[in-house]
Amino acid sequence: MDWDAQDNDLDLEDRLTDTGYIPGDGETENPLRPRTFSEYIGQDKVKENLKIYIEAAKSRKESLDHVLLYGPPGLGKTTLAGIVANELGVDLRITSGPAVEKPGDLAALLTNLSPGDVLFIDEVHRLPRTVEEILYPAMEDFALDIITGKGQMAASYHLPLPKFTLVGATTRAGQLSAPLRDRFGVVLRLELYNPRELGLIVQRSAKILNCEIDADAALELASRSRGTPRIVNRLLKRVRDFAEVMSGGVITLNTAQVALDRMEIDELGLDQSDRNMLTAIIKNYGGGPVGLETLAAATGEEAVTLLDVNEPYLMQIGFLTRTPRGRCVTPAACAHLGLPVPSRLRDDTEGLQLKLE
Ligand SMILES: Nc1ncnc2c1ncn2[C@@H]1O[C@H](COP(=O)(O)OP(=O)(O)OP(=O)(O)O)[C@@H](O)[C@H]1O
Repeated sequence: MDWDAQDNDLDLEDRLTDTGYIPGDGETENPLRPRTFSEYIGQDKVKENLKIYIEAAKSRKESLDHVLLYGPPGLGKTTLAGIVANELGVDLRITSGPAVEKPGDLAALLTNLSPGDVLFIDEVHRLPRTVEEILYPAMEDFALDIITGKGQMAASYHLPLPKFTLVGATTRAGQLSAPLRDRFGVVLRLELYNPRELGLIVQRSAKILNCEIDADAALELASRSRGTPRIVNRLLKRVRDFAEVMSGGVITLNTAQVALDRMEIDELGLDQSDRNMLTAIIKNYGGGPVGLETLAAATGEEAVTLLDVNEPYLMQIGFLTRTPRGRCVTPAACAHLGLPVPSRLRDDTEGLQLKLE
């Protein structure tokens, strides 16, 4: 099965609306969400480029070119779309690929936009093909070509649209069809955040939540958050609960460590599902390679979760590699889990060393 073509049933629909406001982290209004570039920490290259494109579009009094944001979930794509709209001084409308089921749904969204508005489509790679086809002329010529009726009764309408900016977000840039990808003038990749940036994010969030956090505790949370702002914010809220009970509301290093250990998040930010995945590859498949579906069955996780959530971080920290034949762990992953390096992996590493010599 082609997993890239597989429906991604993460909790996206729950978080999305097509009425214009950004919900986040399960809240109707998320106070932690930055509203301006200056509040948005990290992703410096992306920010600098976007600022220039926005400035140029504003000075030409034109709408901003369509923007595609891609990268793992929770890195701030929705947030960035909100900031773009805010900096342009226009409204933001939000929807998601799976929510736009029929061409008529898209037509309703597009005809309700005001000039210059930003339409954000999350999981844009999941738009149905029939919807994608009417999106092309909408993006290129700001018009909708709609055909009604069949045979002799068929009639086609050309409906002009206000100039708008489409901001598309995806965790799978490779799964976007080429004609759709080519219609985005700006393509930006979001990277996992480093602990310093996540430390700043968690300190900002703590301030908004009126909660005191020591600098070393902030860094502890940051380094256990898999490079992801959404995770650092979630951990902050949970650790705050422990702090209220354990240390008079102040998040100290000790409270943070105790809370994170209780949540079974280790010092590198791996949770039980990461450890299960790595352990299954080591113990059941000699360190790999093993296919994604097999691994999903062995661990009881959804394959899309392994693909979108677990893998990017495990690859980034050098615990997992992807080969055409499947996933392999690295000796560093075995060392972290305190497991012996499988002989197949040892042979491969020794072979590589001999070749290098
Ligand atoms: N650069 C940042 N600075 C501060 N906070 C951030 C930043 N990026 C994201 N956040 C916080 O992380 C949370 C998740 O961000 P957001 O919902 O924008 O992620 P996302 O990439 O759009 O996720 P998905 O692709 O799954 O929709 C937000 O609530 C926001 O508070």
